[in-house]
Amino acid sequence: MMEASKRRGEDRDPPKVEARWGRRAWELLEAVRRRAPLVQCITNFVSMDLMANALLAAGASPAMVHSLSEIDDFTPRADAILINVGTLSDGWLPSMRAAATAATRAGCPWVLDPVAVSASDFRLEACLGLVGLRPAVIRGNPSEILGLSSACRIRDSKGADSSHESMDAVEAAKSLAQASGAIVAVSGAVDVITDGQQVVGANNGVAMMQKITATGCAVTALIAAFIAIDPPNTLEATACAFSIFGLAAELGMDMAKGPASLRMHMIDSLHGLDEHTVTSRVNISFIT
Ligand SMILES: Nc1ncnc2c1ncn2[C@@H]1O[C@H](COP(=O)(O)OP(=O)(O)O)[C@@H](O)[C@H]1O
Ligand SMILES: Cc1ncsc1CCOP(=O)(O)O
Ligand SMILES: [Mg+2]
Repeated sequence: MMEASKRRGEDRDPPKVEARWGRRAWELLEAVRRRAPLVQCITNFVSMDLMANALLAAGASPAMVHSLSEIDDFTPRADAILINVGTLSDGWLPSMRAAATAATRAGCPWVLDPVAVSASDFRLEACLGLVGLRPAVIRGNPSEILGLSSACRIRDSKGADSSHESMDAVEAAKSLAQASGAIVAVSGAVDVITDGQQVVGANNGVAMMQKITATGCAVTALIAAFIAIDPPNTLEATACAFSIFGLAAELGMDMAKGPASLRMHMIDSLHGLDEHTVTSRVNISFIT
């Protein structure tokens, strides 16, 4: 017969769960540093610098390759692809579609960042088309995930920034995950990651990250690097990437005077993360 404590759910041991996530995050970060996964980034002009530097600081190898003429040669050689529609144009959309198709064909995981998806019909249609090309992960802020999930425009959207909290988007994220087959990740004070059934929360980070442009873009690229290491465990790798990035920001915040210096200290801290800090401070837990 089941013990009384187990029936009440008292068999759960929260500290052990935390420790498991910290160790997993460290294993993945170490593997990124050792294997330096090549991450092809088709991203917006605003984010290129921070994204490439964040990937380098984590130990990955960034390549901002977006010409349609290079996709056939380059994309199959990458370990993961990042597609971000932040400065979408008619000229770049065919490259995004071709890279997503080539990645899926080569069994290479790719991640979609649907920046400001509800800003225009062009963007929404483009993102819906990309979702159909089987991303492994879709990462957006709450407004973006709400917009993409319902596939109808949110009129109060403020462009690339969110006007919602991540916890408001949990059900939308679950339904988008079920519809697309992707892991869906919503950034915020709690980063919410779901496969449509399980929901995990990553709790590291500081609010000032929202005052640095392209932190969302950068964490999406870091997710690409992490899932390249362990594609079968994409949900876990996504949560760990969020917490590693958030932890770097927490450490950076101890030295920062404002957003500009946080940006610098965050990159330094990401580069210098050690085993003790990661295993003791990564804060991830199951929400459901
Ligand atoms: N209130 C917050 N507290 C802590 N970290 C946050 C907060 N809001 C956002 N973040 C972090 O900032 C980064 C960017 O998230 P967000 O601002 O939601 O994305 P975007 O830049 O795409 O709008 C993520 O790593 C997220 O975890
Ligand atoms: C401001 C801006 N405009 C087009 S892309 C972009 C950067 C968005 O970065 P993030 O989504 O990480 O805030
Ligand atoms: Mg964004």
